[in-house]
Amino acid sequence: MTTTFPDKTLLPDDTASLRAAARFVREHDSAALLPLLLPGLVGPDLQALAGHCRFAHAGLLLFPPDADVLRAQLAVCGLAVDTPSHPSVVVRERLARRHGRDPAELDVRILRPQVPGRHGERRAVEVFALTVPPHSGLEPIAAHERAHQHEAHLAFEIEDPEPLALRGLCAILVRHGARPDGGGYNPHEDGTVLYFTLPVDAACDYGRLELYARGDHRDTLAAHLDHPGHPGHPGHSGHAEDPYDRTRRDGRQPAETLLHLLTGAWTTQALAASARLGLPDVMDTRTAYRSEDLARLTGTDRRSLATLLRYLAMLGAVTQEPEPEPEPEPEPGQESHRKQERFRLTELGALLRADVPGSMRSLALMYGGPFYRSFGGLDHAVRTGQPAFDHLFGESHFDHFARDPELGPLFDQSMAASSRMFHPLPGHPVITAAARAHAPATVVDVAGGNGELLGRILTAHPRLRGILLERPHAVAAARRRLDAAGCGARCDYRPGDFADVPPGGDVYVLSRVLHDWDDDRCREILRHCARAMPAHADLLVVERLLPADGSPSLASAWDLHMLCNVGGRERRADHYARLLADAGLSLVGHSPLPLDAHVLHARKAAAAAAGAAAVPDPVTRRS
Ligand SMILES: C[S@@+](CC[C@H](N)C(=O)[O-])C[C@H]1O[C@@H](n2cnc3c(N)ncnc32)[C@H](O)[C@@H]1O
Repeated sequence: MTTTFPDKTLLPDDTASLRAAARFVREHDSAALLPLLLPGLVGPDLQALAGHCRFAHAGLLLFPPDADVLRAQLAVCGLAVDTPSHPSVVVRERLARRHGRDPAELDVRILRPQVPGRHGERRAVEVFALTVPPHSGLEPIAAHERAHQHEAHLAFEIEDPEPLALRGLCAILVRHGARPDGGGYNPHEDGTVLYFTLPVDAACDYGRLELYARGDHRDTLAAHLDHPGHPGHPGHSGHAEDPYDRTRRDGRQPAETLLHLLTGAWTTQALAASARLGLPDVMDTRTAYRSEDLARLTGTDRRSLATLLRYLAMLGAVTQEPEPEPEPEPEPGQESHRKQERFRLTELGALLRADVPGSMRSLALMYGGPFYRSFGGLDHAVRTGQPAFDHLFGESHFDHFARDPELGPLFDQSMAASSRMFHPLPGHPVITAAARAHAPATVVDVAGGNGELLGRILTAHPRLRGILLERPHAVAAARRRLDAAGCGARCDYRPGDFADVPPGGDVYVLSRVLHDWDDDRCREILRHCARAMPAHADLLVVERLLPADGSPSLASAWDLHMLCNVGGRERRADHYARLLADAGLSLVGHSPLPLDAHVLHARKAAAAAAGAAAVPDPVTRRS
């Protein structure tokens, strides 16, 4: 194809770059890409960036002689453009400045052909095209830009560009070695662009990163352009005096990062202690309270509570409001309010209240309580392969919680606190097919906990019936949950053990059960299910999957939690496939759920082999 291009010496390079950009966009995910761009990015900083920034496009600059050749180049790379190109002012001016040209000489167009990600994510390649007609005198610009790739960049769109969050994300990038490098507000798109130069040890060929935030964020933009690391800043020098380079050279950055990580236990305890003290319950997101009033309401020491509140402000659970204007000197014997700080609960902190939908208070009490204690024995778990919890408490956490009238219900509530992962499940094709079946179908939730998931499924599908199998002590809570949801009359309860999985159901569910056990016990549980399942039945397994490529995932954190506290483990999809196969079941596919969870769809091996899998998996079919 390249032989049809007029300038054969230059065009194949551009086409190769274009192809590489499209491949890059297709193959990379936000969470996996960020640590490549910012080596050393881990923990809460990685989570914050990955949680807010969506990998949106890879950008590059091309040099076609005219619009027809550009179209041909895009077509060769399989890129379709269905919107007309429009002029790019920012890149044109940058090129003019860099090469000492009059901007009017340069025709730079911008196009954004769509390139969906591996899982259909909305993405694009952003193509800037500087028209370089033969003998135009612009060839040296093209040669220089090809060699240096100044405009090649990766762009992340901020999903929810709230000003404070935007500044926080910029600060994280800078902390991890990215250097502010220009930006602008585009009134035509009503969007703010912030550019950063990536650190030299970034593990990718792109040297720049773009943050794109919808809306007008000129305050943040001003701070960004005025940042001492910015090339245009008076304090900036491109070599030894650059503050970020100095930080990197003397090793302060890894030490600061490590310090931050080492204090992780303080974070857990600050949040758990505030929940135990009922602090979020006496606050709200609209009112700023004086620490003295909060101390009175929680029965705590004012000075100490203020210390805790300031730390919680660092974590984003509360905000610290400006101190009020100085008041007149107090009368003798009266305490001054001059130094009284005021604190307001944030939306994040409000999740620690007991009375809010989706409350995570119980999770805070579990992770800051018994599980916190057993994490102190992590080295024992790693040394012996046995759970630290059992070593410390003398019994498994299931047995320990079952005997404790407070911890048992607290554990059930804490499981429900991350039930956001269940949100898409009532719409899973297996469930909707069962709901549409001619005869009313039955969903069997094996070890269904407090009935949260079954309640959601039955509420969404009034024709479905349910059976919940649980250990006897947990059944009462499940009954209350399903009664409260108004679907108790369509549900039966089986107090019992995994060996008691009831036969004759249409859909079987094993949610967050297999990760509690070692492989042998998993095979046993799956065999109980397989034995009970009629030939046509489907099995849905909800678990976090360890990524096959080692990319960061909450599954890695919970893998450690399982090792330390439960004696189970998180697994990769292929590991589950093998366990299922050992029990005579076949993994049909899996699809993602919120909070890094997945739902795996399995059938009896014979049924799957006979092609009886009438219900497709929504994302990944394995066969
Ligand atoms: C991690 S919880 C998951 C609960 C629920 N499926 C969910 O996703 O929220 C594991 C459940 O397994 C139950 N379980 C533990 N041992 C069991 C056994 N031998 N037979 C039946 N259920 C058991 C526990 O009571 C607990 O509710």
